[in-house]
Amino acid sequence: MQIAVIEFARSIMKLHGANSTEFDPTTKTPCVIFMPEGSKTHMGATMRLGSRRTFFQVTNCKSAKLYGNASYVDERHRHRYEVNPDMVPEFEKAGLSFVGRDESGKRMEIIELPTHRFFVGAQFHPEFKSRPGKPSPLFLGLVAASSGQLDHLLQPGLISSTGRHTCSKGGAQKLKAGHVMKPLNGLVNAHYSATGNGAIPI
Ligand SMILES: NC(=O)CC[C@H](N)C(=O)O
Repeated sequence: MQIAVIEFARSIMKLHGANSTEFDPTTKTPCVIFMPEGSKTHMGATMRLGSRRTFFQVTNCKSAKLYGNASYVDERHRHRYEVNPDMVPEFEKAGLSFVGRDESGKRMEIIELPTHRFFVGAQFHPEFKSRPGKPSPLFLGLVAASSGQLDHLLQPGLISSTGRHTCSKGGAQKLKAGHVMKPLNGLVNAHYSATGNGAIPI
């Protein structure tokens, strides 16, 4: 996400010197800056590490829909630098949407270009919780968009939201937000999902 923001600043906003202070500490246009997290309860010194909560700012965006219209998601982090919060209004004016933020609103978690088929970036690491047959919603969205199935995937009722229950042989089971209820063409095998999180798709 950090690199995508720099690229957007350079190419769309014509801020040609835009950079991260990680790469150029003297940049005049610091889009990404050092914002250490001094936590006494988490290991890793200045690093923002482990599970943190992302709150969706808008409901009508691809990533919120991919996460089953959840109001927040918990994903794993491993970073020190952040999108410069002072530049966010400028970015948003130019069309980049910061659809997910932390609880303070200062740390940007998910970006999207609403006009693009699938331009999505995340500060967290979706790969850490992605599993075979139970892919991270953002990766599933990328593959669905690449294979022309994103609209189909995002139609109401295909992705479960938090607390949704279904019946199976073992009785009612709670499905996690982002669980895909029905198989797509070659993208998600329902039986893999069943072994992935214990829920049997209907
Ligand atoms: N997780 C990431 O985005 C990569 C590391 C990042 N450059 C940082 O330390 O902020």
